[in-house]
Order: sequence, then C-alpha cells, then structure tokens
Amino acid sequence: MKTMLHCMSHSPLVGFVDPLPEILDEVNGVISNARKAVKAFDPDLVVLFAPDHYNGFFYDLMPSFCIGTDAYAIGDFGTLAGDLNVPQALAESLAASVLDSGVDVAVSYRMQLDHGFAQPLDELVGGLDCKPVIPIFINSVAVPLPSFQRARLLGEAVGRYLKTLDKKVLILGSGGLSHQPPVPELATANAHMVDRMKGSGRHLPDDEREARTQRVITAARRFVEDQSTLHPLHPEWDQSFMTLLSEGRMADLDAMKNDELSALAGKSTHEVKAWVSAFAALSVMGNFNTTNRYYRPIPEWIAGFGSLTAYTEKTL
Ligand SMILES: O=C(O)CCC(=O)/C=C/C=C(\O)C(=O)O
Ligand SMILES: [Fe+2]
Repeated sequence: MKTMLHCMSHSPLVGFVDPLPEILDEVNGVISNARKAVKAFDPDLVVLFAPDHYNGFFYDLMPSFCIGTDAYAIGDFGTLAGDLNVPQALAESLAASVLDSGVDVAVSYRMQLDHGFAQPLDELVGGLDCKPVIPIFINSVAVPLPSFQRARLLGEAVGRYLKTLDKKVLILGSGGLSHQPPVPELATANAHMVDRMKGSGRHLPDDEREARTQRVITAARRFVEDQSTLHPLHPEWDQSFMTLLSEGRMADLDAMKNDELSALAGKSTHEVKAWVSAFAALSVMGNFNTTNRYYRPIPEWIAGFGSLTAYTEKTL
C-alpha cells in the first residue's frame, strides 16, 4: 500500500488580504510544489479531514465527526463551488468500519462544505471533482468540541480501513495552525446570529454572506495593524506541533484539554485536529517520513501557516 499525506493551513482571506508579494510568492511556491507532488503521486482516492465554519454544520445537529457519502461546496469567500466526486459505496463502508472500531462518526448523504474543504482540493488536487474524495468533517469551532484523543482514534480507525484497500491513497488535513479569526460563538452571539448558528445560516441571503465576508476582511486588516485585536498567533506552539506530528507522537496531545489549547493558541486552533487525524491514519499504514516542511506566521490571513508532506516508507 502506497500512501501520501499532506497537511496545510487554509484561509478564506487568500486573495482578499494578502501578505507582501515576496511572501505570497514564497507560499505559492510551497503550494505549487505540494500540488506537483500530489500530481506525481496520482492518487486513486483522496481522504480529506477538514473543519467547517457554520456554513454546512450547525447547532441544530452538530456531530463531532461526519463522513460524507455525497458532498458539495458552497463557494464561500470565492472558493470553488460544486459537487465533489465522492465514491458512495466506499464512503459507506469506511463509515461502517469506523463505527465498528468504536468511533461514533455521523454520516451525511448531502454534506455541505465550505472553504475548509474546497481550498485544499483546489490548491492541491486541482479541483473538487477530478479525483474520488471522501470528506471527513471534524467539528473545530462549535463547542463542545471533540478531544485530541478522539481525533487521533478517528484517524487510526480510518487508517485501518484504508489499509485494507488496494489503492494509492492521498490523506489530506486542512486547517490551523494557531489562529482565532472572528468566528461567532453561541454564548456571545446576538439573537439573529444564534438563529443562523442553529441552522438558518445553511442558506444565507447574498447581502448577509457579503457582510460576513467583509467582517472577516476588516478584522484581518485590523490584525495586520495591531495584533492585539485578536488572539495572537503562536509560532513556537505551531512549530512544536509540527515536530510532534513528524515524530509520530500524536498520542502526546491526548493530555491537552480543549480550553488549554484555546487559551494558548486561539479558539480556531482546534482545526489542527484535522492534522492529528490525518497523521494518525497514516501512522497505522506503516512507518512514515515527512518532507517539505514549511511554516510562517501570516497575520494577513490570521494564520499560523504550515504545510507538511509525508509518505509511508515504501514510496520515498
Ligand atoms: O463570519 C463568520 O461567520 C465565519 C468567518 C469564517 O468563516 C472565518 C474562517 C476562517 C478560517 O477558516 C480560518 O482562518 O481557518
Ligand atoms: Fe478555518
């Protein structure tokens, strides 16, 4: 079994509030190299772990984890919109296998996705539907959140299933690293926003979608000017997290409480659980080596921006 992994931060602010041209060129170079590596690997199947930002998953029914057997992206922040090419029978048997492993994952036969899924498919795979993709949602913003340990066990269960397939699999993790963009919270939102967060936001009117986009752009511009306006980025934590995954020490994170991570690195940093699940899945498929490690804090994108590739040993 040959397996490749790529984990990368995402940001809806790409193209709206960009860093200086030399930094943008550097990041685009990193993404371009990752895209070339994916093309060279030419996967038969992509498994993508990613979060949502109240665009597809709401408090009317919020699972910790969800496997899509069919899915489409809404195209928020100008990202790709349209149907994914989800192999339904394979996604169904993955879900059954994960449940059998003791991880109570939900399933969706019409999963609505946002930039968290669309951006990596666009940047790394070349589009939403050019490869068979199984999307796996990890709740990373709507408290109460799953723990690091559950994200690891989810990944291991997925990896055990993938190991039974005679396929070249690309495992993607989308999100993080340290960051806290202005995502609404149930405890502090006004009545209108609470209603949106409980499900009416599934079909947002155009003017409200635009206002929401502008609110994030404005917050990013302020953050560039003054990094005390949002939770600061935490490059040291981000680097130590990437090292920990590279060394296969995912279980070391089990002891970290969710509140502790929020206080340390920001409330959206829970998106790194997509990386933990991805690396956990890879780890059960064999020994692995990481390559092409990149990290830079990018205030314009309100993001500790990281990118990391890994392969099971057979393919290096
Ligand atoms: O305005 C909202 O309701 C949500 C804003 C939003 O979607 C922000 C997303 C930011 C990221 O995805 C990120 O930085 O990871
Ligand atoms: Fe995000």
